[in-house]
This record gives sequence, structure tokens and C-alpha cells, in this order.
Amino acid sequence: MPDLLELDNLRAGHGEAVVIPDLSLRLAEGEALAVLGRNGVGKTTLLDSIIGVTRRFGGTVRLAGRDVTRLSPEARAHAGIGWVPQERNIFRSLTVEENLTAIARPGKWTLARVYEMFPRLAERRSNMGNQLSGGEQQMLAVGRALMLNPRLLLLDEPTEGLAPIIIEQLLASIRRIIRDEGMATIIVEQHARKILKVTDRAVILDRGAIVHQAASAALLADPAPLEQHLGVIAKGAAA
Ligand SMILES: Nc1ncnc2c1ncn2[C@@H]1O[C@H](COP(=O)(O)OP(=O)(O)OP(=O)(O)O)[C@@H](O)[C@H]1O
Repeated sequence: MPDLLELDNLRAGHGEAVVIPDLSLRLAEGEALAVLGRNGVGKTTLLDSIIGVTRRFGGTVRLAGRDVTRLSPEARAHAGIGWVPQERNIFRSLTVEENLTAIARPGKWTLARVYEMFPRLAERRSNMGNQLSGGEQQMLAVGRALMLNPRLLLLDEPTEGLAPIIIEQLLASIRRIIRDEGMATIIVEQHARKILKVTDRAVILDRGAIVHQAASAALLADPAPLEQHLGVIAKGAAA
């Protein structure tokens, strides 16, 4: 059986700029991968290339053995890639419930199950998107991606800008989505040590290349590579 996601010799960037020169990566069914690295090394560009919103110069993207390289972002979403961009992109003039049902597709993730995962969204079901706190918006963005019933979930800095207590709540939900529901997930995250407790494996990027990869548990046990490649960021996120 092929891996769920196979990137081979991906070369991608923006305009004329090549941000990722040549990257290959595998993700198994049900596996959770953390993508770590300093600011500007290409983490977002990597996720954006999987959903197909960057310029591709070469290489292939396969989902469950199917070549999706030339598919539009919409077609890739339809093929099973759920995407929560850094800017969240919720519909601000729709209610929470309308946001969740607007682009839903049938599968095990229903409105009831998303509300069970994020009870706060159930409480706020009639509120408009623009009335939500940052944490609620992020929960809504994740819930909306789940309603697409994806095979693969991409999360770009889900905890960015959130208060510490909300970060803990959100990470607890993400852990349940991964551990209990078996969702294959790729997460870009600045809080390295926090996310390593949730993921199976991690890659560290530098200048668009994978400079280190290891099991998350190994990086937690021996954080030298984090300090080497992330420096002050890893120390700052040690709590
Ligand atoms: N839309 C864009 N157009 C042109 N250049 C871009 C665009 N988005 C990102 N870049 C450039 O690509 C490089 C990689 O950026 P990217 O956002 O992928 O890094 P990152 O590791 O996710 O950083 P951060 O942690 O700051 O989000 C940077 O030099 C950035 O300036």
C-alpha cells in the first residue's frame, strides 16, 4: 500500500523565487508530523505546496497513490486534503454553524461530532464569525476542515496569537483528533516541545530543505537538534 502522502523532489516557491529547492517526504496513514524551523525557512510554503497554492517548479505530490500534482487546490481538497491556513479564513459574515456546514462533505465528521470535539463552538453556534475570539476562530477553522472529512489534515501554526490556556485546550483537541480519531496530520508550529508531545515524527527545515528528521519522542528526549536548528525559538518554547 502506498503511503498516504508522497512528495518527491518537490521544487516550489513564489513568483520567480524558489523557496523549496528539492524536498521529498512521506507520511503514512494515521501518522502525525510536526514541521519545525526558524521564521522564513519555508514551512508555510511546504504546506501551501501540498494544497497547491504555490508556484511549482518541479516534483510530484501524491495522495494515497494518486498523482494530484496538477490538480487545483479545490480538486485537492476534494481528493481529501483538509487545510487550515495560518490566517484561518473563516467566513466572518456567516454563523458558526453556517461556517461548519457551508462546505461539508459526508463522512464520520458530522456537526454533532465537531461540537463534541469543540463544545465551545456548540455554545457559539449562532454567533457570527466576526464575533468570535481568536481561539474560537481557530477551533472553527479546524472544525470546518474536519467537516470536509479529509484523509489528511494540514494545520499552519494553529496556536499562533492565542492565550496560553487556549493553546492548551486547542492542543488537547488536536491530540484527540490525531490519537483517538487516527487523523493523518501535518502541523507547522512554533511551540516545538508542545507539538512534539502530540505528533509521531518531526522534520526540521532550513532554507527549504529537511535538515533533521526524527521521532518526536527522540527529539523530546534529546533536544540538541532543536537547539541547533531552532536556537532561541526552541528555548523560548520550552515550557
Ligand atoms: N506569497 C509570497 N510571495 C513571495 N514570497 C513569499 C510569499 N510567501 C512567503 N514568501 C517568502 O518565502 C520564504 C519562506 O516563507 P514561509 O512563509 O514559507 O516560511 P515559514 O517558515 O512558514 O515562516 P514563518 O514561520 O515566518 O511563517 C520567505 O522568504 C518569504 O518571504
